[in-house]
Amino acid sequence: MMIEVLGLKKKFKLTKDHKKNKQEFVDPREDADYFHSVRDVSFSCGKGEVLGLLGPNGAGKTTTLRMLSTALQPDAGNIVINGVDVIKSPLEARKKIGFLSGSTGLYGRLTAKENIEYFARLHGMSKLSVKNRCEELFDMLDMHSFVDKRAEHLSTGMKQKTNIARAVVHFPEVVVLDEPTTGLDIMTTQTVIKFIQGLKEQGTPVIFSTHHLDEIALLCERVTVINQGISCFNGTLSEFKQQGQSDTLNQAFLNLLQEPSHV
Ligand SMILES: Nc1ncnc2c1ncn2[C@@H]1O[C@H](COP(=O)(O)OP(=O)(O)OP(=O)(O)O)[C@@H](O)[C@H]1O
Repeated sequence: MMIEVLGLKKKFKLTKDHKKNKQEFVDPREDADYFHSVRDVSFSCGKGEVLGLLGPNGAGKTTTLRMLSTALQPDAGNIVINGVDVIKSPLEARKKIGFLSGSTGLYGRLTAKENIEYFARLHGMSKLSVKNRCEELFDMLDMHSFVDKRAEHLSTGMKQKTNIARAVVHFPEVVVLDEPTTGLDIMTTQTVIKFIQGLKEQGTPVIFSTHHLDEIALLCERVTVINQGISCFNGTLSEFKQQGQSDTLNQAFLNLLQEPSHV
């Protein structure tokens, strides 16, 4: 099991409004007509590996992950999951990916359980396998106390657990999580971290973005740093510390962003 990403690029056309309001400070990614959100991003993640995606706000992490999930079409580059070309065969690829994004909404009128079941059925799972899978996920994510509550009445943490369960209900071969712990309390964060650990133990490659380096230290064998749309670092945690010239992950990260050749 393996996901490989090579030379991804994505630009967005600037709106007339945006051009009119142009400030003096212009991002180096902006030209007359386009904002080059992702300029050159490459990484890979194999069986039993967790890859952490780091980068300042606006670096292009979400745009990158949305391309992996087939929600956005890249302008250039390749994404291959276990031999399947995601760009050429998005429908086939979609079955192989479990994707969590900040913007995935739940149906407020449905319960947590109904939301998850609905997506499982869309993936073509049988009633029995949905039932078994839900029980397993409710155990792993500690969800039993609220599965029968309507989504609109759930707390942020409960909604996030429901979204995670929904993202992985169909046993995806690769799991992609965009900031899975942002906004969560310490207990819920712990549950999510344990859940990612569980996926890793099963051999499922996991790619997740975060701003928390302690999560990277706990979970990741590999780290990718994206800065201004370019993956400027790819490597193991010890290479991260070495190249960032610090044993403290935060400092190593800041140092890596300063490296002139990478900006
Ligand atoms: N649809 C769009 N149209 C125009 N610009 C966009 C669009 N989507 C993203 N961008 C721009 O691309 C850049 C990268 O955004 P992205 O959301 O990928 O960053 P990020 O690394 O996930 O940041 P954060 O850590 O803040 O979540 C931002 O400057 C954003 O404004």
